[in-house]
Amino acid sequence: MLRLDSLALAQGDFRLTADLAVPPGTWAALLGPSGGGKSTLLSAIAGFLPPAQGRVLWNGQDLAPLPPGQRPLSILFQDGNLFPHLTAVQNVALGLSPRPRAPDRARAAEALARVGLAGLQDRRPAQLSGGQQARAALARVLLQDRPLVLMDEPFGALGPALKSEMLALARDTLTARGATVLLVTHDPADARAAADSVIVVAEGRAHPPAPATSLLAAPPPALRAYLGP
Ligand SMILES: Nc1ncnc2c1ncn2[C@@H]1O[C@H](COP(=O)(O)OP(=O)(O)OP(=O)(O)O)[C@@H](O)[C@H]1O
Repeated sequence: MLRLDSLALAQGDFRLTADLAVPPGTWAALLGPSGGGKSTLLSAIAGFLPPAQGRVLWNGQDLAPLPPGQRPLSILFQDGNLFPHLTAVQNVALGLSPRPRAPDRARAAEALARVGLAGLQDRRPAQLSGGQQARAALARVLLQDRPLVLMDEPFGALGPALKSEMLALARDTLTARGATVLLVTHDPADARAAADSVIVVAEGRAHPPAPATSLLAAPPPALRAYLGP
């Protein structure tokens, strides 16, 4: 289970506190105004931003001593997930090893097939559509098989139909393996479609997760101001 224990983050003049836990195997959407601190929170969990106070715990273990690469998590961003000079299969195989060998590449090819990219493994990102690139990045996350997945607007660059298709694919595949997922999104529809709970990040605080359906049906003031009428 992910637990943020009396966490306080500082980035320049910006301050954010969080004291919450995310139930294992569930999806929590991070919703809140631009500049509210959603990405900052993910950075701290991923290990790129050391906390000013408090702890990030995974299954009771303080992650502070672990550098980002050794944390039990995968990260998926909106873009920049793939190295442009490497083929799809090489990019995905990097999820297994910084120097992938033939067996790693074989597993990467299988992961690409699982996300519907069989036959495109030798293309570079520039030769793939945006949706295909998103699939390749998701294949790498699946292959890494880490128990915690952090997603920062992962499919934001895609059109609405493709976005919901990718979200459903991610939801099905990651939920099947019991991963806990934090999903930063600006779209309440994403939270409704994919998340069990919502963490409102606003006014300097990441609030404890609340059930997505009831929270979005009756948003608290901090979220209502952001969502609009
Ligand atoms: N490297 C940095 N140095 C100083 N301040 C920063 C830095 N990175 C972000 N900030 C500030 O921290 C605050 C939170 O930013 P953050 O990117 O976490 O918000 P966000 O909720 O993810 O926003 P968005 O929805 O627009 O992506 C902002 O006020 C931002 O200007």
